[in-house]
Formats: sequence, structure tokens, C-alpha cells
Amino acid sequence: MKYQTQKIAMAYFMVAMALFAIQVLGGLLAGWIYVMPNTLSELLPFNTVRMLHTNSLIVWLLLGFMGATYFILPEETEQEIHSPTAAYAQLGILVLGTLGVVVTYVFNLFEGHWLLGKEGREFIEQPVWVKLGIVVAGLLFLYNVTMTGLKGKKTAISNVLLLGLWGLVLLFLFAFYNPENLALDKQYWWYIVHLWVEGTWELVMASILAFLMLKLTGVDREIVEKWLYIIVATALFSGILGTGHHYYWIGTPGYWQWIGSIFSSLEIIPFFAMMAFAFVMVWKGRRDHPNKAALLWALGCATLAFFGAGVWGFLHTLHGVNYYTHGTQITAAHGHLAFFGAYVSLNLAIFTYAFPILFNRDPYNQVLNMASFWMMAGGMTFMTFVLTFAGTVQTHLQRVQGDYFMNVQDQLAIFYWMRFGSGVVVVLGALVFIYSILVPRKEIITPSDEDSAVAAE
Ligand code: HEM
Ligand code: HEM
Ligand SMILES: [Fe+2]
Repeated sequence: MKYQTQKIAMAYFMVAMALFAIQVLGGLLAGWIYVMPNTLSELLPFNTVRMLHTNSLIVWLLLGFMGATYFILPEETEQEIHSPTAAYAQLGILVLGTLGVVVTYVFNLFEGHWLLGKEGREFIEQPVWVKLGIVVAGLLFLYNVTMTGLKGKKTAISNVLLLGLWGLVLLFLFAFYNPENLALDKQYWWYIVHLWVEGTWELVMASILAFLMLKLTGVDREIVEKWLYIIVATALFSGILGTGHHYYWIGTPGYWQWIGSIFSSLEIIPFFAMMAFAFVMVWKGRRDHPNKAALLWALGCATLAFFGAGVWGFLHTLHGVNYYTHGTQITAAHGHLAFFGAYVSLNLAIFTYAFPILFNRDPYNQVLNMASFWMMAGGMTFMTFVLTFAGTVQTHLQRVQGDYFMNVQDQLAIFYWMRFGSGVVVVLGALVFIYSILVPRKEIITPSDEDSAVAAE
């Protein structure tokens, strides 16, 4: 560790990993309720479990991004973080808010209260007081990292990272605008849900990947920067108007069908560029970095993001196709592989890179960490295929034949069992990952080492 304040990242990563465990366990419970619908139906209904699953996902990904920023920024700017106190206060606020959401939802407190009660919009269900806390924490974060950035050296990586973070915090302000009109509500809701994952978060992803490639492959900074600019330009060019792929059926004018189809199809380009970038850097690189697991996660991230977001996104993004597949299991298939490939893997890559440095631990459980990659990547890929088949059958029976929703669901049971099975593998993989990071590897002294030691004497 070159800078003392990089240690802040550790606290963020720890909370993030704990929430990661809760998130995948919540998914597993939701998957179980799909096959055994009465499970916990009184105590913890499906809609609450689903909310806990998706919200814990978003919160831990954001904590991971913030931790990654505190880790990367000192090295890039050659500056300590402006205020460690503010950084820990910010984490405290976010943890408090998270606990507030869980307690409010699980015990269904303050129902209907404008400030304290829950809000019912997917992904932004937090009570208003928690939303306010998130904004305070977000502004504290922007202040802290921007001050650090202004004081220090400015690099393409730190600039793109800060641009993405500013964008994502400011877009969250749309969470406060909740118009009565359902079409308008949806229109602004996507400003967050879409412009995060297909805009600002892509900038964060590109800059963290660029940092990892710089460190792991040892290629020249100028080459990394050229790629970074291409990725940022294509991401924003396609992603902003690409929002149109959510405006087909919500009551917005018909021209969105064309704008959405054309620009969102172009969204494959930045994801393809990120994959090409990662592999080209590895081919060109001269450095043989010992942390092979971090490289595996980085390459896995770029590849699975291309398939999950790019290919599975394109699958249902043309309005003629989306007319049939909208809101089916095809959407869930895409949502899982895109989030896992792009943002879960990205976080696990930077955790894998940073933790041995933060713990000053060499060697660490690297082989186990790589095993966890294959378990999680394999499990999520299988889940994606299963849900894609389920979605295809569902689309045909429900949208083409016109069969009833629940009748169709009954016929999909086999797929939901398989989804549960793949979920078990993912959860086991997540636990193996956490173990590999937190538990030091035992030093093994092999006979050959002893022999050579004796020989040296
Ligand atoms: C890493 C980037 C991405 C992530 C994390 C992501 C995630 C998601 C999620 C979770 C949903 C479901 C939202 C909901 O209705 O609750 C969704 C919907 C959708 N995504 Fe993505 N996505 C990404 C990139 C893309 C790209 C690049 C495309 C197009 C090429 C795309 C096309 C779509 C479409 C068309 C829908 C609407 C599905 C429907 O009509 O039901 N996505 N995405
Ligand atoms: C890190 C891995 C995971 C990520 C990134 C993830 C992400 C998501 C997202 C984005 C949604 C909302 C989907 C949408 O609106 O289309 C969702 C819902 C869901 N997830 Fe996951 N999930 C993960 C792991 C799991 C696991 C291991 C299971 C276990 C079987 C699971 C089961 C479910 C279920 C049942 C739903 C609700 C689907 C519905 O409402 O029809 N997830 N997850
Ligand atoms: Fe989108």
C-alpha cells in the first residue's frame, strides 16, 4: 500500500462483501419461493424478499465503487484522500440507511407515511428519509474525492472515474420526483435505472478496468487512455438515447420505438470495446503480475458483460421483439447476466486485486479465489440459459397463444427448479470467494523446499 488513506477502501469492501452474501442468499430464497410459493408467505412475502435481493445488490455495488475510488484515487493522483473522517462518516450514513430500509420493510413500519414509510418503485423503494441520507452521503463523497482530484495529478483514469461518479450521484436526485402520472413516473424512473447501468456506471467500469489493466499487464498508460476515451464516447453516445428502449409501451410518443431500437443497438459497441481492450492489453502486456486471480476476474468481467449486457440486451431491444418479450423471464435472464458480468465481477476483480495489498498478505488463497470465479460464472451462465429458455416458452404461450399468466407459470416449473440449482452453486461460490479473501493461506513447506534449504546450507 503506497498511501495510508487507501485503507479506507477496506471498510467499504468489508461491508460490501457482507451485503453480497446477504444479496445472493436473498436471491436463493426468492428462487425457492418460486418453486414453493407458500414459503414464509406471512412472515416475509416474496415482494419483500425480492426488494431485499435487488436493493442489497445495488447498495453493495455502490459501496464497492466507492471503496474502489478510495483505493485507486491516491495512486492515480499521488495524493492522500482529502478527508478520511468524511469518508468514514459517509460509510456510517449509508450503513444506517441500509439498516433503516431493512427494518422498515421487514416489519412494515410507518405504512403510508411520506417521510418514514416505504416507497414502492422498484430499485428506489427506500423511504424518503433514507433517500435524503443517500444524497448527503453522496455529496460528502463527491466533495471528498473531487478535492483529492483537484489537489493531485489528473489522469484520464481519475477524470473518467470522477465524471461517472458525479453523474451517478446527480442522477439519483430523480428519485425524489415521483409524478402522479404513471407514464411520467416511468419516464423519470428510467433516468436512474437505465442511465446508471448503461451510462454513468459504464464510465466507472471502464476506469476501474483501465486501472486494473495498467497494474496487471504493465502496458503503457497512453495506450490505456486511448481505449478509455473510445469506450467513454461510445457509451455516452449510445446509452443516453438508448433509454428509448424502455419507452416503447409506457405512453410516450411512437418515435421512441425507432430512437430506442437504433441507439440501444449501438450500446453493444462500448461493451465490445471493453472486452477487446482487456484482451489486447493482456496480449500486449509485458508484466507477469503474480495476482492471476485478479486478472481472471477482470477478463471474466469484460467477457460476461459483453454477453450479458451486449448480446442478451440486444436479444430483446428491438421494439418488434420487445413487443413480445417485455417483462418476461427473458428480461430476468438479461438482468442477471448483465449485472453479474459487468458490475458484480468488476467489484470482485478490484477486491481480489486490492485485498492482498490492504492486508499486506502474500501469498493468499489465490487458487480458491479462482475456483470461486468458475463456480459463480458457471452458475450465473447456467441460470441465464435456463431463464432464457423459460422466457422463450413463456413468450410463446403467453404472448403469442394468449394463455393466462399463472397457467403459463405452472408449465415453467422445471426451469425454476434448475434456476434454484444454479443459484445454490452461485451462493457456494460467493462463500468460497469471501473465505479466500478473508482467511490467510497456511504456509505449506513442501519436502522439496526443505531439500533445497538443506542443499543451500
Ligand atoms: C451492464 C449493463 C446492463 C445492466 C446491468 C442491465 C440490467 C437490466 C435490468 C435489471 C433490466 C430489468 C429492469 C426492470 O424492468 O426492472 C433491464 C431491462 C432491459 N435491458 Fe438492460 N442492462 C444492461 C445493458 C443493456 C444493454 C446494453 C441493452 C441493449 C443492447 C439492454 C436492453 C434492455 C432492454 C430492452 C430491457 C427492457 C426489457 C423489458 O422490456 O422487459 N440492457 N436491463
Ligand atoms: C450476484 C448474482 C446475482 C445478481 C447480480 C442478481 C440480480 C438480480 C436482478 C437485477 C433482479 C431483478 C431482475 C429483473 O427485474 O428482471 C433479480 C431478481 C431475482 N433474482 Fe437475482 N441476482 C443474483 C443472484 C441470484 C441468485 C443466486 C438467485 C437464486 C436462485 C437469484 C434469484 C432471483 C429471483 C428469484 C429474482 C426475482 C425474479 C422475478 O421477480 O421474477 N438471483 N436478481
Ligand atoms: Fe436500458
